[in-house]
This record gives sequence, C-alpha cells and structure tokens, in this order.
Amino acid sequence: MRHKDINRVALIGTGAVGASYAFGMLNAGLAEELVMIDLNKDKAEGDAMDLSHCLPFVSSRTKIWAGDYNDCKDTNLVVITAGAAQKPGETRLDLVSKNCMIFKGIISAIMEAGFDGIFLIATNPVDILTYVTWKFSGLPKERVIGSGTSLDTARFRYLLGDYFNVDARNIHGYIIGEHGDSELPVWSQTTVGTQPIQRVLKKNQQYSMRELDEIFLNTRDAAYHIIKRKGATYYGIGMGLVRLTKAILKNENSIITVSAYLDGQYGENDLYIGVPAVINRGGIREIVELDLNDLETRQFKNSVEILRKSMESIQL
Ligand SMILES: NC(=O)C1=CN([C@@H]2O[C@H](COP(=O)(O)OP(=O)(O)OC[C@H]3O[C@@H](n4cnc5c(N)ncnc54)[C@H](O)[C@@H]3O)[C@@H](O)[C@H]2O)C=CC1
Ligand SMILES: CC(=O)C(=O)O
Repeated sequence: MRHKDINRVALIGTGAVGASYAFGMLNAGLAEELVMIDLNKDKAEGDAMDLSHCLPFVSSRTKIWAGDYNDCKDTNLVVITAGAAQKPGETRLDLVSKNCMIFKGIISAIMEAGFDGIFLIATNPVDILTYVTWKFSGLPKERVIGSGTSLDTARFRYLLGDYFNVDARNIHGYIIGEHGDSELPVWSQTTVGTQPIQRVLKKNQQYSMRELDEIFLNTRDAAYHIIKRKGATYYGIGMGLVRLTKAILKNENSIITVSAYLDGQYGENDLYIGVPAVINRGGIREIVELDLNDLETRQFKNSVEILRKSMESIQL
C-alpha cells in the first residue's frame, strides 16, 4: 500500500447514508480531501456545494468536490455506501443480487483507476458485499473492511446504557455475526464498567434477563423500526463510518466490531462476518477471538450458515 502525502477519502454513493457520513467527516475534520462520487452526478455536485458551505463553521479545512473514479487513484480510503436500500418489509439479504451487480461495476472502475488503499463498505447486505469487494478488487483481506455489526454494537451499548443509567461508553459488549436478522449478543462477555452483566443482575433485583433479552430484540430489529417510521436509517451508520475512518486514518488500533475475513478464527474460513477486530492504518490488524459459550457458538454458526446460503446465489 502506498502512503499518500494527502489524506484523501473517496465516498461512492452520496445518498442518505453517504451524505450523513460526509457531514460527519466535515465536523470531525479527519480528511484533507473528500471526493464525492455517485451515479447521480447532480446529487453529488449538489451535496459537495452544500457541504462546502459548512466549512466556515467547522474547525478544520476539508477540500470537498464531486469527482469521478479517476480521483480514487490517490486515495487512502474508499468508503462505499452506493446501491439499493431496504424498503419497508425487505430484509438486508433481499438486496444481495441487485447490489452485487452494482458493486461489480463500481469496484472494477476503482481498481482500473489504480487504487491501492483501504476499502470500507456499508452497502447491504454488508457482509456479503464486503466479501464481493475483496474478491473483485484482489486487495489483501486486511484492507477490505465492512461496517459489520459496528452499528448494532452501538445500538446495544446505547440501549444498555439507558437501562442501567450508565454512560454507554462504559458499557462493554459486542453484537457479532451477520449485520442482520441472525446476529447475536455476546452476553457472556458483556460488562458494565468491569462488572459482568450476570453479576449486575444478581446484585440488583430491579434488573432482569427478560428485559435484557428485550433490549437485544430492539437492537436487532432497530433498522425495521426506523425504516417503518421514516423510510431509511442513516445518521447512526454515518457516524459509525466516521468512527471507523478515524480508527484507520489516525492509526488508532481501536477494537470495533467490523465485517472481517475469517481465516480459521472462530473455526470458520472464507467469509466476511461481524467480529471484534483491531483497526489501524493498515486496515484490520487482527481479529479478536472471544471465548463464546455453547449457546453463543451455536448462534454464531447459525449466522455463518445463513450468510453462506445467501452467498450461493451470487456469481463471483
Ligand atoms: N451497514 C449498515 O449498517 C447500513 C447500511 N445501509 C445501506 O447503505 C446503502 C445505502 O443506503 P441509502 O444511502 O439509504 O440509499 P440511497 O438510495 O439514499 O442512496 C444510494 C445512492 O447510491 C447511488 N448509486 C446507485 N447505484 C450506483 C452506482 N452504480 N454507482 C454510484 N452510485 C450509485 C444512488 O444514486 C444513491 O445516491 C443501502 O444498501 C443500505 O441498506 C444503510 C444503513 C445502515
Ligand atoms: C439499514 C441497516 O442496515 C441498519 O440500519 O442497520
């Protein structure tokens, strides 16, 4: 991977998710340059103009413009949010063939431009499209990352923080597996501060496992609840992508639940799925292997099987 003098990020797809990410990026001041690319060139241009007008209000300067795939050549990070989104009642997996076709074109255009950086994918079904990006690009697996269950983990920590009346940043726990209906909570490794959740339950009669199960269901189904009300979700993932961008560009070695390529970890091979991983300037430094209990192991394997089944329908 070439190290560029200027921190440039390319965003492919300036729809609801892409525009939310771009807005968050300007606020965070993480990149020196942000190039916006979309099939709908007018939308990308309009967004670039509108976002430029934020610059006098923010603390650091980002050069932002509507570009084309040639701009990906000198880019450290390409973030992809392009493609179809779920309609009410659709699952993420229902989008698989449509978005795979779209990705074929996008990835080949980016690679033809001479891109040699890191891919960060958010388009759904994100685990499968991250795998597809890895296959189509030919880049090392560490440099192709999916947003995975980072958003689900954030939702989980937020809801648990609310339940225990503790800052969500002091809730430590992960949602792993498919970013979708078969994801699972790793209750056995969830803590409030350093206190295991089972201990918190034992010491405080007002809390119950039944209510915690409800919190997981609300985490898993959050996208359906939001899409039913306003048609799409975008702020949560927009900020999640900014968080991942920061971990990469600032070489943070942060542990985030991303969609990562399994190469023996968790007893699985040759698929991308949500697991905690250490993220830095090189992409995925390593996958963190959790000691799952029997139930969690079964649920994780079920999620793997569901992704594998859905991948049978795509041509690589
Ligand atoms: N991973 C996650 O946690 C989340 C993922 N998503 C996913 O993000 C994706 C985008 O969602 P929205 O922004 O709401 O959709 P949107 O419909 O608002 O935006 C999609 C954009 O992609 C563009 N596009 C379509 N085909 C293209 C191509 N071939 N080349 C370049 N641009 C192209 C469209 O012109 C449009 O601007 C969906 O797949 C959605 O399911 C959404 C929320 C959370
Ligand atoms: C749409 C989606 O994937 C989410 O909000 O989780």
